[in-house]
Amino acid sequence: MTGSKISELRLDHVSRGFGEVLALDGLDLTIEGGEFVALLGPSGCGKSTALNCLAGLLPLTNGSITLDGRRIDTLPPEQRGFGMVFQNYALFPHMSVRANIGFGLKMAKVAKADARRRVEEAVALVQLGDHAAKFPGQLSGGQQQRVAIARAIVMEPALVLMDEPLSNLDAKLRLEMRTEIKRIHQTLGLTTVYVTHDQEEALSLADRLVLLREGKVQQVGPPETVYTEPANRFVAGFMGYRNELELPVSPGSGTTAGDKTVVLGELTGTRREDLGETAVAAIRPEDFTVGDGPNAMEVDVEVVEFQGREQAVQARTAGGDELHLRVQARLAPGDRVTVSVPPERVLVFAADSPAAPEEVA
Ligand SMILES: Nc1ncnc2c1ncn2[C@@H]1O[C@H](COP(=O)(O)OP(=O)(O)OP(=O)(O)O)[C@@H](O)[C@H]1O
Repeated sequence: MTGSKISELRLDHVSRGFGEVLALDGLDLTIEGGEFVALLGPSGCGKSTALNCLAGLLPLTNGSITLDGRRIDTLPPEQRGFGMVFQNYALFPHMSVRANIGFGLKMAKVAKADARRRVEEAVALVQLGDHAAKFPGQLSGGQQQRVAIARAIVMEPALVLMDEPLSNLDAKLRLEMRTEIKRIHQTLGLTTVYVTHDQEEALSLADRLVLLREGKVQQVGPPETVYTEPANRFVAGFMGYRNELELPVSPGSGTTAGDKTVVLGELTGTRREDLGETAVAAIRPEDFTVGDGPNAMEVDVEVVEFQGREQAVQARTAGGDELHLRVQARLAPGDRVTVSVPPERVLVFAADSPAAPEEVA
């Protein structure tokens, strides 16, 4: 079994409005055959809209989609030849695992012997050999999700679309299925577009990430680039720059915290002269160290969580800002300690630039 090979899927200025709301605003994206692309962003950013436009479940308001040079956005879903795996996998409860997986082949009138062989291959690929005769109600959530994946890939689709396929699973299963999805993608040489709001999932699975905010692309790039060089404050928040300190911009270089002048990191997406009187310094919890050093600040430890080799610490600066730290030093609530962070680990953004929603930052 292989995925049908495609060379290029192109989205040109794809837009979709709902009344006043522009859910997707001019998405330009070229996906190459064999790529795993993740659409990432907070609730309401337009991820599902983009996927539904690709699937043919939503007509475009503007723009076009072409597959290997052929325009497909005017085709109904069944003529696009895409496989779909959704959060609610909606298996047929009265059919066995085998029958669920083979249903699409039956509808497509694939010859019986061929269909049987393909179903068995798909069953083996998702490792459901021992459960193939069971009904969905007799399976765990993870096993049901495997059936949904097998049902999609047995059709040898040109493109597999996945919309938050793991969000109904518990944490351990989610990790297992994540590896499973990657393995299947690689084994079959599939082209996959995957929607998630979970940055870790996107970073670990995708060859390329597309960060969306309010229907607009914020950054497109390989996980490493987006992670190390977020294009703006919103992307930084999504990529683990959980701490934001609003600081006055000093006349010299850098910004000022309290009575200490700190030379703060790299300006991203903003020119220094556009910063105004205050700027936002964004810092990852793991980039702080306990002890004196560059950008030292005194903090009061409030909450400590044990996380194996490290501790996740919530602390407060003298100025009242909440800080999240991930440190190896053993701290306890009530401790007053000095923490520091190297300037090159700090990103500086204009204070009025849009931030990531708090629940993801
Ligand atoms: N059928 C619809 N009618 C009206 N507005 C809609 C409809 N579908 C989506 N929207 C709006 O379009 C925007 C994008 O929605 P979309 O479902 O694509 O977001 P999302 O990123 O997938 O969010 P979630 O992670 O919550 O599913 C939102 O503001 C949403 O309210």
